[in-house]
Amino acid sequence: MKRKGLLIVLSGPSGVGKGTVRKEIFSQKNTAFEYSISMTTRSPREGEVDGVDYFFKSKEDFEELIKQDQFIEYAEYVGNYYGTPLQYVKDTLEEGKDVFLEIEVQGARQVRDKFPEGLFIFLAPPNLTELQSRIVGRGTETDDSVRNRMNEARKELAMMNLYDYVVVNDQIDLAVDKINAIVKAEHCRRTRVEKQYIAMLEEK
Ligand SMILES: Nc1nc2c(ncn2[C@@H]2O[C@H](COP(=O)(O)OP(=O)(O)O)[C@@H](O)[C@H]2O)c(=O)[nH]1
Ligand SMILES: Nc1ncnc2c1ncn2[C@@H]1O[C@H](COP(=O)(O)OP(=O)(O)O)[C@@H](O)[C@H]1O
Repeated sequence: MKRKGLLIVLSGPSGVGKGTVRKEIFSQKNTAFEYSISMTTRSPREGEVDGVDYFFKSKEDFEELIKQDQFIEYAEYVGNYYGTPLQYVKDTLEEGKDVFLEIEVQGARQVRDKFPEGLFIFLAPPNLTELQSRIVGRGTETDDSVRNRMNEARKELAMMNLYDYVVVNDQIDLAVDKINAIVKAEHCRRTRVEKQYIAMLEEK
């Protein structure tokens, strides 16, 4: 039987660096993961390409896809929908390839319910002061929105123990190395468990 791929979910509070770390992982030549491109109703930013950064959808189209059960998870985030297409992820895992999702925490929770065998990694800030300066430094938020995101972040940080691993995003390249090492170790662990099980069956 062909081995299914591993579903890798990277999540964490807004501004912690999820997008930055994900882009760094996918800029590496030897990355063996398939990135699942999300759908969103937010408008494309300058330089973003439909089908590369996101599949950009109207609110009506997105709601139709929700009705048709075409998402593994979706969430409303700062006034827009974001969702992970189910079929692409299922097919790619069936082909034995690892799929990488970079999503916010409400979505990660829904994925955990549907794919409990996934690998869930929480990206954490070195501390709250640094998180705030990253959100402010990005220059995309108003003062109110920074306050909102910091309040949300406190609640989200309290949920990190629901994840398999926590990686502190202190330096980008170190965070990337840790994520790659975790995936490698997890593959080895799963292979070992399977081998032990097969050996046990053969002994009987
Ligand atoms: N639940 C969920 N969140 C997503 C998905 N795709 C992206 N996100 C998250 O949505 C948030 C907003 O993304 P974006 O609008 O690109 O802005 P960013 O804050 O610059 O990353 C980020 O936390 C992403 O991780 C998805 O398919 N599902
Ligand atoms: N390890 C890091 N050290 C310093 N700044 C970082 C680090 N990782 C990300 N950043 C910066 O923090 C800001 C938020 O990162 P971003 O990837 O947009 O976060 P998220 O996708 O989690 O909302 C960006 O300005 C980014 O350049």
